[in-house]
Amino acid sequence: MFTLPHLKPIKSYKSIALLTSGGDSPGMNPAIRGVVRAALNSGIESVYGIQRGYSGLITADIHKLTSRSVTNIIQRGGTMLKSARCLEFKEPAIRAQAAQILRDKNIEALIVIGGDGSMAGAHLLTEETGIPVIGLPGTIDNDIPGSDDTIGFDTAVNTALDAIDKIRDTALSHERLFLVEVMGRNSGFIATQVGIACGAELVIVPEYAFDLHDLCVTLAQQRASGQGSSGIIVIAEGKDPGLTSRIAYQLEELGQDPKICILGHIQRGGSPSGHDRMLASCLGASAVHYLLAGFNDILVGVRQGTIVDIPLRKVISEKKILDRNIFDITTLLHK
Ligand SMILES: Nc1ncnc2c1ncn2[C@@H]1O[C@H](COP(=O)(O)OP(=O)(O)O)[C@@H](O)[C@H]1O
Ligand SMILES: O=P(O)(O)OC[C@H]1O[C@](O)(COP(=O)(O)O)[C@@H](O)[C@@H]1O
Ligand SMILES: [Mg+2]
Repeated sequence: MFTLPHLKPIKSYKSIALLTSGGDSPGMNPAIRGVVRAALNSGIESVYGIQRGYSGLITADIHKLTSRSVTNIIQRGGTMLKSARCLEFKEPAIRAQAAQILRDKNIEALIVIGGDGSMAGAHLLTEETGIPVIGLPGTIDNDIPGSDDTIGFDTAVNTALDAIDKIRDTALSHERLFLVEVMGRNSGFIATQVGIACGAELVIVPEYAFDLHDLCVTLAQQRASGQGSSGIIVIAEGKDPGLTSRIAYQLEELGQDPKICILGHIQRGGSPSGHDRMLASCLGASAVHYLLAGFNDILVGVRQGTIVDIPLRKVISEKKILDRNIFDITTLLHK
């Protein structure tokens, strides 16, 4: 359960729009539902859905949503508004064009559901054009500074765990070592949480450096001495696409026979967990409440169970730190 802030409505908006941007995440749909229903039930006359993130904004692919438009989506993965990565939005002239499209349609404010990149776009849009924006953290990566949680993280972790529990069965039967790659190009939050919760022997994340050779030698020695009849190594994909294969290759050189399993985009799909539906619904409704209370240029996130606002400037200028003590729990518990 979350604690919601008490916000007094001091502004009135006739018309707002929302979009989902960046990598989709399970829970974006309930967040859309939360925004649309809260807005229409709080006196905002029109809510527009923008298709394909910032791409649909700059091509004016914008359509009116009603309360019925968001029926039966709370349990669905993906995003009914579709998502995209739109590189043109990094250009100031394109953002000015986007703002003009919103003005032409009399849309007075924008709610952006996405990850850290999407928040950078949202911040620049309001800073340069004055269009009020509110951001919601929608990413499986959980890498938004200032918010303990993001919409989709819990579901992605549980999807990976479900797969790894199955891998563990066959790993035990054959006394094999598995290298399981999870998502997270720049961050190891998924890998760490998944690694701890599946009882992994080792977790590898982009945040903490390691020596590939030493690591493989230790692993091979442990297995040669009969430690562990099965093994699960959880590896965050990181920036280097070949990392998991390189670890496998080194282990093979040391006489091991590791199997690779890349979970990939499976983690981005599926029905959002109860936790993510609750988080998304509360954040969606709160985004509207913050907007009506006169806030702008903020991300609505969650800290210690309380819905909070974080300035977008802060969100985009900081990096969320993966706590070393949490990361070390894996090593501490596997023996
Ligand atoms: N620095 C930036 N300036 C303006 N727009 C940006 C910036 N970074 C990202 N965006 C916009 O946000 C989109 C999503 O960002 P991305 O990093 O791919 O995903 P996420 O928001 O999930 O982290 C980009 O495709 C682009 O349209
Ligand atoms: O599907 P794509 O575009 O290859 O992106 C993969 C990346 O997207 C994510 O799933 C989510 O990242 P974002 O939320 O920043 O978009 C990362 O974990 C992964 O590295
Ligand atoms: Mg991101």
